[in-house]
Amino acid sequence: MTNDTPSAPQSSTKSTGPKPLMPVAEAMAKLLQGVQPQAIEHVPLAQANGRILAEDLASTRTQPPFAASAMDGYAIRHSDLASLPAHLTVIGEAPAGHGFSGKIAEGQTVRIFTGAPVPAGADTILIQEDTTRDGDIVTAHECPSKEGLYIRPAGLDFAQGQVLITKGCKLGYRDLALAAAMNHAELPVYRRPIVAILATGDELVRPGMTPGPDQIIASNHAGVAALVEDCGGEPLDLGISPDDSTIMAGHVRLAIESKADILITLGGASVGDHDLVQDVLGSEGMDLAFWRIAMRPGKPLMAGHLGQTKVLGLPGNPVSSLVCALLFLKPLIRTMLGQNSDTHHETEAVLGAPIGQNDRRQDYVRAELTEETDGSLTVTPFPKQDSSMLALLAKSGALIIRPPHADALDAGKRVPILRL
Ligand SMILES: Nc1nc2c(c(=O)[nH]1)N[C@H]1C(S)=C(S)[C@@H](COP(=O)(O)OP(=O)(O)OC[C@H]3O[C@@H](n4cnc5c(N)ncnc54)[C@H](O)[C@@H]3O)O[C@H]1N2
Ligand code: MOO
Repeated sequence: MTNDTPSAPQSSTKSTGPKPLMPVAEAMAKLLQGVQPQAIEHVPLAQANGRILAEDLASTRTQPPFAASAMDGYAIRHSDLASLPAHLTVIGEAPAGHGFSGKIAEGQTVRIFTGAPVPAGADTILIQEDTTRDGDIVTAHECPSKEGLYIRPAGLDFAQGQVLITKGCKLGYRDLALAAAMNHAELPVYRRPIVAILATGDELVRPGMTPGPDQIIASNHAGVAALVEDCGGEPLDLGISPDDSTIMAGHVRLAIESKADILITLGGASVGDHDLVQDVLGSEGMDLAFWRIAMRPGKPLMAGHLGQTKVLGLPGNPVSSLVCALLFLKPLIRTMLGQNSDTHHETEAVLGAPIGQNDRRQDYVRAELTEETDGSLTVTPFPKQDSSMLALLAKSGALIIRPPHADALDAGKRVPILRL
């Protein structure tokens, strides 16, 4: 199980006694207090995919701007086809991009193609499959089922001035096509928060390297950076600092010089003699907002700010790092991007196995999630929960939220979950 023994013997000078841990909701409120949306920048459509729209987007034009043919065929007067076969005289042609300037009179037609403006006098499109042609005479063998068939009226899709994409939308391929159709070449988006990520620990080497006998691969960075990107932030890799205050301080200064909006530290957040992060940040001038919260995994989570840069100290244990990033970093980035900080992933499921009584820390229990054919959800906690077990997190479908001091529950009871 993850560690919750604040009374364990310590050689550190940090105060680690059994003082109350901050509730999760309070820590979240402190973290988001006073956070303002980022400045707005205008980017070309080609760079707007995945960005967050910063202003409502109204159309600069009506689409289609004119009544247009939806088919290749002939622009006709429906009443001319009252008896079949009907013979009409072709008086001109209207390809897309080149309207016919004249007017169709009784017994006349214009050869027309998909997307072309419907000529004056015509009220219906006769598809070419229902015709035969001989010189300037076209013979209609079928009559369109109703007047107006295959004509797209002006404004069928949208009208000038209509707001079609709203502020806060994460722009995807459909939005970008629509924005282009509205004739916006550039879009106002929130500047992406730069999120500097600094791993700490003598034991860490980068993925792909050969670790020494007492070393492991640094994994947290890859996961946190991906989450940052998913949320619309821009990860900045500050590498790995050894457990050395001077070197670590250098990395922290780099984050500030890089104008990072957020500095994420990984590890070194707890109470051990080599957990230097808080001391280093303190000597660099950080104002601490909170440290140690009533949460498992993630007890040593720390937050503060260094000038304009928000600091979030994630615990080193890989599952703790990622769960804290999901629960705290994601809402922080969303708030900076003018979005609702509530990520709306919380729902309910039926327990597939009993679950024990909880202690004082709000627990996020890794669990298997199955969806029944009727859409109901069953969630089964994995029997072993350790904050080092990344493989378990990767195969978890949900985290069961166990509030502090929650009673033991039998299988079949409903519990709140976060879908992953
Ligand atoms: N006496 C106490 N010991 C601990 C407590 C406590 O309250 N009293 N809290 C425990 C809890 S809970 C957690 S969580 C960990 C977190 O400690 P740190 O944030 O200081 O993390 P480290 O000690 O640096 O590392 C913990 C663990 O994670 C590995 N690690 C670190 N960084 C990475 C990374 N980037 N990628 C992969 N793995 C990483 C590191 O090697 C350690 O194995 O503290 C408990 N201790
Ligand atoms: O339990 Mo720690 O809180 O292992 O993350």
